[in-house]
Parts: sequence; structure tokens; C-alpha cells
Amino acid sequence: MSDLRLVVVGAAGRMGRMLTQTIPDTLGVRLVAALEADGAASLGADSGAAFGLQPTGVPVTSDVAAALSEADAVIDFSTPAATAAIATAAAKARVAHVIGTTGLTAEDLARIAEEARETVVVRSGNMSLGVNLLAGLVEKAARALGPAWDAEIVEMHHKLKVDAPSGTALLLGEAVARGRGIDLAEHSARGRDGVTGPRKPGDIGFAALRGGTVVGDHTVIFAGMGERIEFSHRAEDRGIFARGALAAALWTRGKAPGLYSMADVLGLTGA
Ligand SMILES: NC(=O)C1=CN([C@@H]2O[C@H](COP(=O)(O)OP(=O)(O)OC[C@H]3O[C@@H](n4cnc5c(N)ncnc54)[C@H](OP(=O)(O)O)[C@@H]3O)[C@@H](O)[C@H]2O)C=CC1
Ligand SMILES: O=C(O)C1=N[C@H](C(=O)O)C[C@H](O)C1
Repeated sequence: MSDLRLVVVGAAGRMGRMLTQTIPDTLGVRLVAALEADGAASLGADSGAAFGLQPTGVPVTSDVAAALSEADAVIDFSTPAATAAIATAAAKARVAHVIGTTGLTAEDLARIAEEARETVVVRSGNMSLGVNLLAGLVEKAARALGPAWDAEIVEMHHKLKVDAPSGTALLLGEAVARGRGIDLAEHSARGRDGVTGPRKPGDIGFAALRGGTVVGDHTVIFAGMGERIEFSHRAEDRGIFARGALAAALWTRGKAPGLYSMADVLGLTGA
């Protein structure tokens, strides 16, 4: 079988650079285009050498249509606005879209749902095996414990992260909500400050810390009467997200259009 032809969106970013480094070590994939925004300083430069990596022979471009015209899949860790634009272009070009971008609005998500009618989309707030396994355990715990155990989700990330709560925190919140059979949007408590009053029964709380170079720490706390259970994941290296995204891109081959998750890719649905 021929190599899967890949486009990387946000090639100059932390995840874009990690993907550029990881692709040559991954069997069955080949980089064909590296996208950055119009006006980016790196346009035209080699997408490896420009960022201190091994040369790729692939120049950085902002021409989305040309990039997608020679691709099988696009891996996208960028910004919500860029991801929404790529969703439209990938749907038109029938190119699979692996979305790691977080901070997406309800409108962005609606655009992605539309895209998934035309092409294969894998979206996850966290592409790592560890977090997706953890989400299954958290769902089971939430189901077993019930709403009497207060669920709080604490996350910490590097100081350059721009969205909160993290995509992973929301993914874990969804897991708690699924376990309890409730809608997360109706039971979220975000950013408590001032005289908040006592905790509302059944809420799922979120707290976000930012600082230094932390790759991504998440803890789900179930606080009961006189005891506490905690589920934690610590990301030590962005390679876990890049490898997950590449596994997702390979998995899209031959799949029917639709919106899939990393649980689908990893075979964890119903686990
Ligand atoms: N799901 C997961 O497993 C993970 C998700 N993420 C998420 O991925 C996203 C990116 O993270 P990270 O790499 O750390 O962020 P960075 O800010 O380092 O990278 C984002 C890159 O996208 C570029 N970009 C902006 N607009 C466009 C555009 N129109 N076309 C192409 N590229 C564009 C940015 O360029 P410029 O700087 O010039 O704006 C930047 O180079 C975030 O939402 C983050 O939360 C991160 C890690 C794992
Ligand atoms: O911005 C990051 O860095 C990360 N973003 C994702 C998130 O929002 O959860 C995944 C990971 O935690 C790193």
C-alpha cells in the first residue's frame, strides 16, 4: 500500500514541529505539505530546517487548496479559526481531517459536524492513549459512584496555552457526565470566584492552572463523605499527542465519512 500523504496545519507551532519530527519515524506516512497562516515569517522556507529540525524538502505554504489537492489526510493542531476554515476545505476536497485543536466554539463544532457528512473526521481534545483510557475509567467510576460524590477536574498547562478549561478537561468532564447520564453543559461549574455559595449538587467543577512549561496535567477528583478518589494523567512529552494523531490519520484510510473520536481509533468504545 502506498504511503498516506499528510498535510500538517500549524507547522511552526509546538505540535506542528513535533509532528514534523515524528513523521519520518512513522511507517506508512509521508509529509506532502506544511501549512501556516498568510503572512507567517516561515512561508517558503523548509518546514523542518526553518524550525531547527531535519530538513523535510517540503516548503511552508499558506495555500490550503493546493496542499489538500495532493493529500489523503490533514493533521490539524492550530487555532479554532484555522480549524474551521480547514474543515470547509477538507470537506470539499474529501480529505480526512484529524483535529487536535481545542477551544472550539459551538459554531466551529457545528461546522465540523457538517464537514463529517462529506469526509472522515477524527476529533479529540487529547490524542494520547493514556488520557483516552483514563476517560473510560472515569466514566465507569462516575457511573458506580453516582452524583453524591462531587466531581472536580483540575488541569495545569504551560503559560502559553490560550484556552481554558483544556480540551482534555472537557473530554474528562464529558466522561463523568456520560457515566451519570447527564448533559455536561447543564452541570458545569467553571471558574469559581468571590462568594459563590455552597457547591451545587451534581455539578462537575473545572479549575485551570497555567505556568512554566507543563505539557499537560489532569486530575479528576471524586470527593465523597470522608473519602476521595483521584484519577490523574501527566503528559511528559508532546510526542504522545503526535503519535496518537498519526495513528488516527492512518486509521481514517477506507473509513466512511463521519465524526469519530480517539476512542474509536484506539478501539476503546464500549470498553
Ligand atoms: N488534542 C491534543 O491531543 C492536543 C491539542 N493541542 C491543541 O492544539 C492547538 C495547537 O497547540 P500548540 O501547537 O501548542 O499551539 P501553537 O500556538 O504553538 O501552534 C499553533 C500554530 O498554528 C498556526 N496557525 C494559526 N493560524 C493558522 C492558519 N490559518 N493556518 C495554518 N496555521 C495557523 C500558528 O501560527 P501563529 O503563531 O503565527 O498564529 C501556530 O504556528 C491548541 O488548540 C492546543 O490546545 C495541543 C496538544 C495536544
Ligand atoms: O495546549 C496544549 O498544550 C494542550 N492542549 C490539549 C488540551 O487542551 O487538553 C491537550 C494537552 O493537554 C496539551
